[in-house]
Amino acid sequence: MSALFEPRTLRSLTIPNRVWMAPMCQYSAEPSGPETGAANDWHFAHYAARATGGTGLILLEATAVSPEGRISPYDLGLWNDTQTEALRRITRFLKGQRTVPGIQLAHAGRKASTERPWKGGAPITGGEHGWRPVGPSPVPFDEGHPVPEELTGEGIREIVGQFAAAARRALDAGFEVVEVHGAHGYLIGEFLSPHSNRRTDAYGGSFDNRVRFALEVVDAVRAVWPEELPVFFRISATDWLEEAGWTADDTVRFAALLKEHGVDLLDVSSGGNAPRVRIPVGPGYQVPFAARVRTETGLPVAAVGLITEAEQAEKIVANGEADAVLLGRELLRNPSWARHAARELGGDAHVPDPYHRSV
Ligand SMILES: Cc1cc2nc3c(=O)[nH]c(=O)nc-3n(C[C@H](O)[C@H](O)[C@H](O)COP(=O)(O)O)c2cc1C
Repeated sequence: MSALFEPRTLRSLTIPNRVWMAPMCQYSAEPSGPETGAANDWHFAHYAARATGGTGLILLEATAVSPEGRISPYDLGLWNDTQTEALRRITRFLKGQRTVPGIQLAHAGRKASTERPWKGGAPITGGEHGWRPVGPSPVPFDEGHPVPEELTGEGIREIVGQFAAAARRALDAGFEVVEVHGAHGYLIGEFLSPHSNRRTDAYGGSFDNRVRFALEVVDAVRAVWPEELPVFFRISATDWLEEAGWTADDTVRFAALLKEHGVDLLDVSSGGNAPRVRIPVGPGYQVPFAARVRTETGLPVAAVGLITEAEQAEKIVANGEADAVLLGRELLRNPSWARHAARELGGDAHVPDPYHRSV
């Protein structure tokens, strides 16, 4: 019996297996005009393929809560009715395959307004599609990046409201899981880390002050999200900095707070808040961070990062290191990874498997 293909229930939602798709930006929406930030045929085909591949839960890519919160002008957004309607088509299809539709809500903070990765990913500082990013402090991400505008208290409250509004729209569009993007050096992660948060008001300085914005977002999202459906939070477990960064100890302490605030699962990633840091990348290199949170806080976790093999994924779940695995690039390579793994492990991928046709 495969642990990877056991269903997992969070609140009242049952997810058919533990092979989940990590949020991955497609940078494929219109950058301007009436369809700005709206999912299109590309997004439909992309997510539909991973659903027919037997993936238990699909977390749609970082979806911006405001135009200024987009990483690139080509990101998905969820601040208007056109965007809400466009997503409905995807959630309907996913549910038809018994794949749970989830969405990651994000604000890119000081890392907003950049070129798409395959165009170099450089900051766009002006012109038709560029804008000035905001952040907790006027500290640029890296050389060549603009100095972000320091958010005022009013600006912070406005963004908290935008997260709540986007969560309401996500529910309306048919999503059953919402994930708050607190990782990778985007706005929420910028507030968490002393590396990027140099504020001296109630949102900076002490640990309690630096987590305040994240908890306000979580509270606002939880308040509009139904009791019976789960809320996830994605964290960078560490900045991978020697000093003055967010650490794995901070993550464990914060996870306990997130649990009290109604978060149902921590999605444990790492890095992204400081450029050019050395990260010991290798198979499953972030799994120990997830396992530690699960052991020390009892909060369910998902592990992510170079999980590519069926046996490897099976062990992570069977050993209790994580409640589920999130696959990123491997699902870009092979949309039917879950179906193939089910066959290998003797599990049920809950979708038809035409590959089994005899020839
Ligand atoms: C093309 C691409 C886009 C990504 N976009 C996002 C994103 O929108 N939100 C996020 O939290 N992580 C994003 N990530 C990180 C992935 O979710 C994942 O954590 C990372 O790729 C490591 O997992 P993997 O080794 O299975 O690919 C992205 C990664 C890739 C490759």
